[in-house]
Amino acid sequence: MLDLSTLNENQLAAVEWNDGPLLVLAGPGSGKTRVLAYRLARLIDATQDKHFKVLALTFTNKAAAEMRERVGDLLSGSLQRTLLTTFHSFAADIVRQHGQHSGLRPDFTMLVDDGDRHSLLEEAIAAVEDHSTRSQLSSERLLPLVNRLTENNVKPDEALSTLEAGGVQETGALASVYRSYRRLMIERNALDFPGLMAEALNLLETRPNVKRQIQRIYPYVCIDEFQDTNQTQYHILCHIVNPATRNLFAVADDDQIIYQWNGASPDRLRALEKDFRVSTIQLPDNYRCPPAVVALANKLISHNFERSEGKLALKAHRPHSEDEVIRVQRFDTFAGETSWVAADIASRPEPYRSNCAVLARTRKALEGVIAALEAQGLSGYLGARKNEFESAPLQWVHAILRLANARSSRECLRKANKAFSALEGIDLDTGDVISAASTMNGDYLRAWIAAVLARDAIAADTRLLVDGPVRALVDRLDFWNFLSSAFAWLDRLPEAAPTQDTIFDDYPSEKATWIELTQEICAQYGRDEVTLHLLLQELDLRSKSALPAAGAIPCFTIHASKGLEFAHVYLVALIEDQLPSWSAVKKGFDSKEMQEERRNCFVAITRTQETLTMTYSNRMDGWAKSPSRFLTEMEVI
Ligand SMILES: Nc1ncnc2c1ncn2[C@@H]1O[C@H](COP(=O)(O)OP(=O)(O)OP(=O)(O)O)[C@@H](O)[C@H]1O
Repeated sequence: MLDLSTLNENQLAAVEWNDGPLLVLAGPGSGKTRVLAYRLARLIDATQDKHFKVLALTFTNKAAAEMRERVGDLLSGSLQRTLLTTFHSFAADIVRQHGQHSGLRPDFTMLVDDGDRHSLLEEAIAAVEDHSTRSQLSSERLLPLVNRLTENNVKPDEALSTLEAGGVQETGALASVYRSYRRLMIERNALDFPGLMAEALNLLETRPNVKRQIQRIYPYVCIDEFQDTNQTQYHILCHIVNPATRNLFAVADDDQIIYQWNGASPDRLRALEKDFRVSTIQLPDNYRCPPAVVALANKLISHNFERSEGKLALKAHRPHSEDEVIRVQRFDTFAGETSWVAADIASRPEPYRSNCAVLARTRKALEGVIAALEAQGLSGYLGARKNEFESAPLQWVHAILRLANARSSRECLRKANKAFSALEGIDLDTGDVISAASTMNGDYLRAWIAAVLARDAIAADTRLLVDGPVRALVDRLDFWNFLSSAFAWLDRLPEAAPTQDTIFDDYPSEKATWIELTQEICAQYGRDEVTLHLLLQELDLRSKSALPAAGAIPCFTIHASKGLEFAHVYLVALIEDQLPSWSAVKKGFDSKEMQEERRNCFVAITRTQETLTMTYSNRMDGWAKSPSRFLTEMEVI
């Protein structure tokens, strides 16, 4: 029996919600994530005699993994009846299963590397006929536009009219580049992240059976952080929720929309109200922050005018403390500011140090903090996304698996050869391997094995690996055996070649990340269900950042800190042009951008559980700077 006694009255009402659309609208630290976990567990507990599954979508793998753990802890066996996954994984499943209707094969790859996206876009630009127009276009300039069109659900054949309506110049050429780019992705059997969403939506729109099947399997749909959905994702939601029952349970905070540049918008909450006629439950009680921080947060956010009507102010639930909760410090230079922050952290005993985090609007400011922490003998951990493995050992493992999955991918073969050359010192010519593959049914991996084994100089240990586990990968897709043998070989490799320089430096940490990610994927799907396609696609959707080293101080951009909480928060570089950003300052006090910057500041300060330290300086990078307007709005200066 599920214990609901720790929930407050509003939380309980949300958890006990049965049928029909509901919006749980609440501020930070009010238990939204908690409510969602309880609601999933309760729904499953109350329908033990039923077989349907509940679908819960999140925006990050971390949030999905945490939610799985919480729901599993609340009700054992509940995960068998829940699909708790990210929006991107869910879309990838749809495309993998039904993409053949749009010309995509199930082994499609993800364009995770920005370099690959730029090359494809350059190809699309090269197809523009008029030379003088073509010379004005660059992938650097056009990629943001392509993203925006895709995220806003603009179909390739609607691009011209959309661009014309937006008053954009060179509309004909831009629309043709957009159409070519979307077509090239399908031809190459490769999708970028916005393209993945767009293709999933396209299948839901054009194949009624696909959406009916999803609606039948998942009669209840829940979504975390609804405010982050872009237009394309919102349309996906509209299709997967059964229109007869409208069982959509959305958890959101309009004051935490900080992905406007990614297509999120306050309009989405208004659309939800209009399209689903949702009931709303608010959770005003804040359990995370000290009352002094709650007071600052309420003051700050009251300056935004584009908020949900009737949104309740945060109500502090934690007791007042006699200790100093809020500190605000001014410095002459940014270097002085970061040195002080680092020294302050270094002077603290445990457990303070293990429970603090430094936040900033930009990664560059955090790099300054990390250097200052190192000068104090501490280390800092930069929480930021990493799309690809970077060490030769992991690049080789990844490239061989990708080649096993897509046997005629020139790009995977090229990457495998490059990494193998770094590891073994043997250069294989990509063109020669491709020519040899023509007598092997075009199987580049089979030809690669033959090319390696034909070399006399190859070490005996490597020969055994290539002739055994790599060959078994080609013949039987035995990738688990390949992985364990490849890692055992890589572990021995530095001993066999002690003179090798830096190529193994990052191997231990990248191997640990690989193991962590594959375990996470197996936990999500069950090891027996993870095919090679699925493993590779899920890896593409996840960040390859190293796990933090023990004792490293977490340094997060505000975007990366969303959903997290820390006992002691240091928010640095609170100056105009940083927070708010330069472009928001340029757009003016009543712009959408300025409101988003205010929400960034709101998200940052509401990560605090015990103390909040805010710092700013008179000069940064040699330029005179003014204190952030948000300090004035919070009435702390
Ligand atoms: N009823 C409650 N009683 C005690 N503590 C609670 C209660 N509800 C939530 N909390 C605590 O408040 C904190 C914030 O909860 P949670 O992370 O679910 O909030 P959230 O609304 O999702 O926050 P954010 O929007 O900032 O991600 C957690 O430490 C949680 O354990």
